[in-house]
Amino acid sequence: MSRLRWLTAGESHGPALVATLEGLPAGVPVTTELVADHLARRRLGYGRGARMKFEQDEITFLGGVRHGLSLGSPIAVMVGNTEWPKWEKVMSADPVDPSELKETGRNAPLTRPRPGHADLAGMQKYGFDEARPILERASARETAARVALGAVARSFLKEAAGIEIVSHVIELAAAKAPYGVYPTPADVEKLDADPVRCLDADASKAMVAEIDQAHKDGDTLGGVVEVLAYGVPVGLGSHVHWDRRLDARLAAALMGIQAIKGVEVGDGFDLARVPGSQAHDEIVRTEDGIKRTSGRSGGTEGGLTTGELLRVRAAMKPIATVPRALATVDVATGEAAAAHHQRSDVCAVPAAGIVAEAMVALVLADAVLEKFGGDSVPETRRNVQGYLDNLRIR
Ligand SMILES: Cc1cc2nc3c(=O)[nH]c(=O)nc-3n(C[C@H](O)[C@H](O)[C@H](O)COP(=O)(O)O)c2cc1C
Ligand SMILES: C=C(O[C@@H]1CC(C(=O)O)=C[C@@H](OP(=O)(O)O)[C@H]1O)C(=O)O
Repeated sequence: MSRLRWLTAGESHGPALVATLEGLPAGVPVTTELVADHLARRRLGYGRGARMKFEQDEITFLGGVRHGLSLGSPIAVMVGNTEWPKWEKVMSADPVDPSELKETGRNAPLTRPRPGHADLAGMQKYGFDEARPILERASARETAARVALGAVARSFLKEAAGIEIVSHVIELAAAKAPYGVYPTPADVEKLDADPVRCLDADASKAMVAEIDQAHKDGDTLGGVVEVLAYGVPVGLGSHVHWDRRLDARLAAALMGIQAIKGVEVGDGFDLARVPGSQAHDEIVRTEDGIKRTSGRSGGTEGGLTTGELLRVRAAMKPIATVPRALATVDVATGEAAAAHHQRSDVCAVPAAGIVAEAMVALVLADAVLEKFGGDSVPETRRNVQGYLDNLRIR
């Protein structure tokens, strides 16, 4: 069913992340600069840790792109890590002499697993005595690879179907943005310039204050991001089977982001709390054709897009590496201990929004290709246009 296939590989402190995207038509504008811009957006956000400042992403296309356009062949992109020389021995693929490892000062066994991270369950499942082999891949460093592919997917969406994706932070701990204010593509610059990617100035200040307080308290925070997709045509996904439903595909993609613990489509959980007369989007005829009077459904009904604004939300739990370290067990001694902590983000909700944009882009690109096909951008565009021009009911 999937027309687009994609995979990532690489560890947090490895030499690079790599990502491949297979099934993309030819003719999609793709440049190193485009990917670099989105990766830079992912590094932003008040509350991110020191690593975001000193580490750089180095982008190299290894295949699938020529002279700024996709070729239709698999795209392979590498996101190099400038910190690699410091980790060359600790993360070496080949065996390293134990004395050399000791000299690095970075290879002490991590035997005090952090509650909330993959450390303990991962060690138990994969048979490791310490957390390094688990946390290296569980780390959200991997999301850089997804954002790289998301940048390519959104370029395709814009060129082939005129779809544009925006995200913003709507809640951060107890601070909330006003309900029902939806940023448009014209607001992206302003959003990216805000420390927490929130459009409302008062809410943004309250969010920054929450992060300052958590930082002071040696604590960490989570929050909620909302992703909006403009220009999505009616009829992506389907009502006919659970795994064709677009809402289900979006939910799985968002839930697949590290630390995301809840997903809502449209007003989500709030819809369960009101009667039907206040939950649905009534259908009216306007000069521009059939429209909805509200957008509570988030632009999907019956697993299909309705042609209205697509709107999904993802709730991120607080960062697991809590500076005021949480209780754990030292698995080397069996004794009670404080969980390991060296450094961490206090809050990464703004960055999670950029990752959520990438995931939505990949799901939509797949759904567009599934519905409209095409081996080149002009062909997909023609198919989209032909379908829209020939809708029997509008
Ligand atoms: C952008 C981003 C940055 C993150 N930064 C950190 C971090 O600095 N420290 C940490 O412990 N967890 C961080 N996390 C969260 C962990 O990756 C996450 O807690 C871990 O994968 C376990 O979450 P899970 O139970 O959802 O898998 C971050 C997540 C994201 C999306
Ligand atoms: C490196 C990134 O995020 C990392 C995600 C992460 C985690 O546990 O998820 C932990 C931190 O890394 P470290 O433990 O090495 O300080 C973050 O910096 C990134 O987003 O590029």
